Amino acid sequence: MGINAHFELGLGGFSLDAGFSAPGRGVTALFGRSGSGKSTLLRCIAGLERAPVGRLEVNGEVWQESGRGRFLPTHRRPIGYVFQEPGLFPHLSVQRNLEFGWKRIDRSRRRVAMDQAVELLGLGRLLGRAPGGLSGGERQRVAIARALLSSPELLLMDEPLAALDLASKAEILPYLERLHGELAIPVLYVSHAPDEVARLADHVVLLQEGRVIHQGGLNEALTRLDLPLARDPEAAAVVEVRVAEHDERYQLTYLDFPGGRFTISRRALTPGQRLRLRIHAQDVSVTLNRPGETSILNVFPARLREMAELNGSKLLLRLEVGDAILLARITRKSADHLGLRPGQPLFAQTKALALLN
Ligand SMILES: Nc1ncnc2c1ncn2[C@@H]1O[C@H](COP(=O)(O)OP(=O)(O)OP(=O)(O)O)[C@@H](O)[C@H]1O
Repeated sequence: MGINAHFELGLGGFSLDAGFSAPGRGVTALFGRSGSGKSTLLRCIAGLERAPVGRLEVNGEVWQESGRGRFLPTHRRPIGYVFQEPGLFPHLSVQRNLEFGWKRIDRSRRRVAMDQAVELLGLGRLLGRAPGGLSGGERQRVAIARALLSSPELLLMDEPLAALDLASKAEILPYLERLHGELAIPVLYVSHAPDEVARLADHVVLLQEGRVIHQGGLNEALTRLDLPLARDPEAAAVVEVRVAEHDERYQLTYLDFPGGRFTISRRALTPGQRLRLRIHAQDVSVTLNRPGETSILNVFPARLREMAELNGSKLLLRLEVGDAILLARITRKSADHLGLRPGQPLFAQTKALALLN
């Protein structure tokens, strides 16, 4: 099961030759710079672009196979498509917009109920409104609910947050996370924003100039030193943690992961809850011995897996902390001073971390 895709297509001066496999559930990010071919690949998957050479299999069904002349037209592919612009019908209420695709789906094929979509995207109070009066974030939530109500076997999202301001993005991200947790529909999510990928993706397909340069789990894609994400100025690793307990005296919360326990300021989190932490490479430093007198609470035994030069003055370290991987950006001078070598045991200290959900 899952998604297996391969397309070869020329568009003017651009050529796409991209193949990938993605799991049949969760969010797979198609990530790359502007012009790397993400939207073109998504359009091929939707059947909006007919690649001369192409094969697409979704959960065991072949939607396209150029060698056999098989090409399921877009309207026969069970997909939901969410674009940057919501594209709602302006003369219809939110409720009518939602019903549009839903009514055309045979009752026996409906996988998402109207109430469920309304609840998941928090649309209860908006149903009677016209799209024109909604905020950008609200309109996009309606568009996502509408896509879900077409009962897709695959949800395609092409930079759904790109046209929104920061506040609307922040408002909509929790809804996207809920979809992820509560629906079994696989999502292909096009983005060039590393923070969205860190927050939402389970699996990442990296595109560069129309080619897939890497595919795999989220943290590997974020932390492999030979891949562009780790070399980005905003590079960060993601660590999955579980809320352990609160310390009422010092107003702290403890988060466990297989490499130890993070301490953060007290947050309204429930013990047992699972979440992601994002830790920027620039916020991690290393010491050879466990630091004695320090105000930094988050210090972990680590092992240096790999190091790579970033530029004349900076190095990037890939650190193994239990089962987790962290990145650290340090000066070449510090690395020489510490005599760092791959395989070496160290201590990693993190100055700052961000909760992602
Ligand atoms: N119909 C077309 N004719 C000619 N060139 C095209 C056509 N559509 C896309 N291209 C080119 O193909 C390349 C890939 O475009 P695509 O939109 O897939 O990239 P992208 O990674 O999604 O970029 P962005 O993040 O900016 O949307 C670009 O160089 C684009 O100019």
